[in-house]
Amino acid sequence: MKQLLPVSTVVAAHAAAPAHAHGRTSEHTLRAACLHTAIVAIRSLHAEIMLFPKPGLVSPVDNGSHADMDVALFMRSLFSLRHYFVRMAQAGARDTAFAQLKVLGMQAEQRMLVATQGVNTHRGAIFALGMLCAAVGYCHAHARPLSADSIRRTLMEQWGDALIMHSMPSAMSLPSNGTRVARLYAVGGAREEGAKGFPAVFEIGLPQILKSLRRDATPAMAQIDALFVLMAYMTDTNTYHRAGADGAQLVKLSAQAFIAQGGTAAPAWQATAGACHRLFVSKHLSPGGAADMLAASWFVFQISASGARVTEQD
Ligand SMILES: CC(C)(COP(=O)(O)OP(=O)(O)OC[C@H]1O[C@@H](n2cnc3c(N)ncnc32)[C@H](O[C@H]2O[C@H](COP(=O)(O)OP(=O)(O)OP(=O)(O)O)[C@@H](O)[C@H]2O)[C@@H]1O)[C@@H](O)C(=O)NCCC(=O)NCCS
Ligand SMILES: Nc1ncnc2[nH]cnc12
Repeated sequence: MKQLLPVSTVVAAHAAAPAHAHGRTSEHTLRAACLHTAIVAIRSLHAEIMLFPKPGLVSPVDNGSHADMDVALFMRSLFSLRHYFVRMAQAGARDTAFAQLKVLGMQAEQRMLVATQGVNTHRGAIFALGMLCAAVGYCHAHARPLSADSIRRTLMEQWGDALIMHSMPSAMSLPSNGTRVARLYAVGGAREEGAKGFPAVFEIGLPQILKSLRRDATPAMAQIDALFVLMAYMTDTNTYHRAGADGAQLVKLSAQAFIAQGGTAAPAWQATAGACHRLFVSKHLSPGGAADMLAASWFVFQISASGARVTEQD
């Protein structure tokens, strides 16, 4: 029989009988919570890809600045990741060391690359959402609150030191577009984001989602606002990789102008966002890192929202 349990019930159950000392029922409950966490991660990535207008990015309307990606490719990539996020939540619940989480992440990258025939659709998301799933899994197992603060604190307490080490790739690390532009332009990127506990998510994307929803924006409008604020204030190595420091600056200034006009609260916001999309496509610009951080922000919002529910197989 299927049962729907509010997350608060799951947490209360663990408070009464901690999962690390669990019997059969709490083991089932924890498994259901990890599955729920993974479903929210997949749904967040799905919501991001379906969103439009997103300047320079792939959406159901067009492929933005990408010749080698479309929505169908992102769907195949997403399908290849369905087990990964469950494994990361479960590994987090078991206090797994970063070295083992990294192995899971690298296996997921390989599966993604097989599914996309070598195109990098979700590399940033595998890292960021994977680590966040691990932190949420830990919170479930240890009856910690599922608030944004608690998720971030857990991430840093459990894996903060290792994430700092990971932000300093060794001579043995494979070169990447991100490390190349980080060196070339002396900027941070996905690795620095991780080392700092994803400030783009917790200090930029999530606060904007909450702010937009408070003024009665729809979920899609709140996500558009968050994407633009992320484009305006984070360092996205993909924009540097695509168009250098000038291109990255153009992304920031365009996004700041959209926000200054009121974001999606402005009557003509769709026309402004559409013009920004055409400009980015003409310059080959794609804020893919901001897109990943948007999905991660939406994930944290969904997990921390009080109405979240899990499905448990009785
Ligand atoms: C920590 C890693 C993510 C690796 O990071 P690194 O910077 O070394 O490597 P990249 O390969 O460049 O991947 C970074 C991805 O993260 C996204 N991103 C960029 N800036 C930020 C940021 N400030 N914060 C968070 N995330 C950010 C970005 O994702 C988007 O870019 C994708 C496309 O990029 P690219 O492949 O460069 O391709 P194109 O633009 O199409 O250009 P060409 O192909 O034509 O050249 C797009 O889809 C977005 O998703 C970057 O992808 C992590 O992977 C890692 O640790 N790697 C080492 C191995 C490992 O340990 N793995 C397991 C970790 S759990
Ligand atoms: N919608 C999108 N388009 C291009 N790159 C992305 N990376 C993550 N989401 C993306």
